[in-house]
Amino acid sequence: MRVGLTGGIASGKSTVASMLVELGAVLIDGDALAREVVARGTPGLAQVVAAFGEELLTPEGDLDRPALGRIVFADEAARKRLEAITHPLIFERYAELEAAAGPDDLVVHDIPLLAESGRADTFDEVLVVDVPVELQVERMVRERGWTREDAEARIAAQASREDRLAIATYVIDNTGTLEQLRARVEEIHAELTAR
Ligand SMILES: CC(C)(COP(=O)(O)OP(=O)(O)OC[C@H]1O[C@@H](n2cnc3c(N)ncnc32)[C@H](O)[C@@H]1O)[C@@H](O)C(=O)NCCC(=O)NCCS
Ligand SMILES: Nc1ncnc2c1ncn2[C@@H]1O[C@H](COP(=O)(O)OP(=O)(O)OP(=O)(O)O)[C@@H](O)[C@H]1O
Repeated sequence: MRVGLTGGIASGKSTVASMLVELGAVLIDGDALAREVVARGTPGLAQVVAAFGEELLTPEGDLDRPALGRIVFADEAARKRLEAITHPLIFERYAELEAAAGPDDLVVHDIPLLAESGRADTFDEVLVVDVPVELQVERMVRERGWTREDAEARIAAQASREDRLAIATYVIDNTGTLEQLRARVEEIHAELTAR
């Protein structure tokens, strides 16, 4: 079974993904693939540098992610240019990793931008981790040390809460405790694996 897992930034997606992995699911992590396709020395990184300039490379030859983030989350056209480079590479890697999974595996695709991608229909189930925007901002500021302004800019670049809920076949409310979250994840996992 192929399951898409999504949610806004800092909604708790990675937390849910690790709980599903503990329960035996195979995880394909979109944020990790997004890093892999622009790792040092890759053709993806060469394309990003060609589009955005050499100054986005650190002296070691890595992508300066905070610098690129400052550009693309302040300018939608720049973000679209970056996505046009990275998204095809990311979706290619998703397909390769999925092909390597076993036929009986519960394969969970953690895709931050699933609602934006228009690909929700390609999954058997879509799990949406849902929290109010204010809680996203609070977690980014308190636990990750972001400024409120940066947190809001990143959230503004994403689908709305309503757009994400519209693609959900399971909604995972993450406004409670981690224990409550785990109980909900166990419940969904039991339903998915009982089929
Ligand atoms: C601009 C970059 C270099 C900034 O890197 P940074 O280390 O600050 O963030 P990171 O990649 O860890 O992403 C953290 C979160 O930001 C959000 N985010 C990332 N890219 C985007 C985007 N294009 N649009 C909206 N939100 C995004 C997601 O919620 C993601 O989980 C990076 O986000 C990037 O390359 N983005 C384009 C690729 C992409 O769309 N990734 C999303 C997963 S498919
Ligand atoms: N129910 C909860 N109670 C308290 N803290 C939580 C809860 N769920 C998640 N968190 C914390 O909130 C932060 C964001 O969670 P997590 O990293 O899982 O989100 P994410 O959606 O994967 O984020 P990103 O979009 O950046 O990848 C983490 O520090 C996590 O420990």
